[in-house]
Amino acid sequence: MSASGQVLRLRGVGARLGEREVLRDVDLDVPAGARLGIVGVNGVGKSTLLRILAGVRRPSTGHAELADEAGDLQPAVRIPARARARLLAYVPQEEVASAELLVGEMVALGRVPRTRPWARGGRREREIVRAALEVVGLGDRIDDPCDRLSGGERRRAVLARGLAQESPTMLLDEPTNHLDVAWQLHLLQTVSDRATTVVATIHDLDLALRSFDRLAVLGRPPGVHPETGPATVVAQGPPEEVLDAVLVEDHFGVGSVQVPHPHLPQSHLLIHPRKDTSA
Ligand SMILES: Nc1ncnc2c1ncn2[C@@H]1O[C@H](COP(=O)(O)OP(=O)(O)OP(=O)(O)O)[C@@H](O)[C@H]1O
Repeated sequence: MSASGQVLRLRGVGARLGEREVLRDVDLDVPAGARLGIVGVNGVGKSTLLRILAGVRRPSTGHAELADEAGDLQPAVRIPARARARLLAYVPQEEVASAELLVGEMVALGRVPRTRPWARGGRREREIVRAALEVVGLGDRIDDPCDRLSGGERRRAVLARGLAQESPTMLLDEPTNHLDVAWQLHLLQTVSDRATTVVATIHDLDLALRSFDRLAVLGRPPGVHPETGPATVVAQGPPEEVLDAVLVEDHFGVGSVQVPHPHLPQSHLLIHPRKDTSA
């Protein structure tokens, strides 16, 4: 953690992919201990933003900083990959399961930043891998080939690799994809319990409302092309304030209403088609 309490900081970040300007002028602060959800429509640039935060993509403009082991904010790409992986675990969206790897071997890759080559394969390392797999309900699949897992099981195994990394910050790209409802809740809770700081992209706005203490909405501001223009953070703050009906309609194209849960101290977001105002 830095002296300022920030673990990640973006200032004026832009991203270009090929000919396309995907992000422009993104400012984002992630304080230690935050649970930050990033929401936005398909193709708006959420994965690109997460890669920049993780230091695996260099921004085209601006600065992306990560607090190093001494707590000083540094350009994320300048921190060596192994040191960066001890600071944060990045769990990407989709991964092709390798037929060559066993599930336990794939999860053990999460241990590389923390172990010397001669320590790998040791009993303690195998216990850490097995424990991570047990947390995601796959303890008995440790010796199965990766390509024998279903989509949801593969998602859970990749999350287990992130957990096995034991990094204080976790960056997760759509962690709930392919998961049934019980696993969605269980895994978001598990990650929240184990990592000090969490940043995750998520499509389900209702789940986002309930699962994070802060949300950032990536959207296209007025004045840029509404489908292909560069996106920026158009709102950030407490989920119930951020996901107001006007913002949801403007940036997601649907109507919505927040309603209190009848038995729990939380709100839900009900989504409906937006009213046709053309008549
Ligand atoms: N190599 C590339 N060249 C040009 N455009 C690209 C390239 N890679 C991705 N894009 C485009 O960049 C935009 C942002 O992609 P990104 O994956 O960050 O969006 P996303 O918000 O995570 O999308 P989704 O919700 O669908 O996962 C998309 O419109 C995508 O088509």
